[in-house]
Amino acid sequence: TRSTRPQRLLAAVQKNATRGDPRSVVKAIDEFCRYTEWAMNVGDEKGCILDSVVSEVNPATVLELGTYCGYSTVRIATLLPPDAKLITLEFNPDFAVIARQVIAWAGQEEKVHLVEGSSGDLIPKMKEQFGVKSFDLVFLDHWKDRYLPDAKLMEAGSVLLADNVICPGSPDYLDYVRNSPKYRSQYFKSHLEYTKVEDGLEKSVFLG
Ligand SMILES: Oc1cc(-c2ccc(F)cc2)cc2cccnc12
Ligand SMILES: [Mg+2]
Repeated sequence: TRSTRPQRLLAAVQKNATRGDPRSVVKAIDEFCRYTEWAMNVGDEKGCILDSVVSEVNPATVLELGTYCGYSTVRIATLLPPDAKLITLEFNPDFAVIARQVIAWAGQEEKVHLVEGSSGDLIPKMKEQFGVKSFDLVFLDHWKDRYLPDAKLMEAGSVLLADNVICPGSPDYLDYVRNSPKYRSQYFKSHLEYTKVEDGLEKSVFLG
């Protein structure tokens, strides 16, 4: 039977990237998605904005909502010091299977803990299960109707960085973080991965 898009993306990584070299994994995925088959990774343009926010926050603990094939997981993990922790949640088991192999190919397994399940169920359990009361940085890149309810579950001191606030869009989330006194919000205008369509990242600092 026909392979899936994540399986074809993994094959491109294993063919074109050097095992243990995360930058070559990122490059292989970007080239595959730009020239062969589009996929919903944050991509190279928004990825550079993600890199700059990660470097600025310099987080000891990161939560990523929505792993997909592990592209942004690898980008973030590469920027973290050895003792930092990145927990990434993925609802779709077929995506998780691929992401684990992409993360392993990039040699980032030590810093990454991929947990399968829904963010709505797992976030409340974060405290007891991972002993993490709050995260220094949260990257929201999962289903857009989960952004607002999940942000409300995490109002305990994080920097939130949300992908796709324009396309596909998360209007209720944007309205909330831009108008709530609890956040200082900033929009980084960019484009939908591998396209000329407008999209952007919204960075929202929780003010406590
Ligand atoms: O970066 C993303 C992009 C899209 C997307 C899909 C089809 C389109 F025509 C446009 C955008 C969906 C996502 C779903 C979850 C996390 N990220 C996404
Ligand atoms: Mg996205």
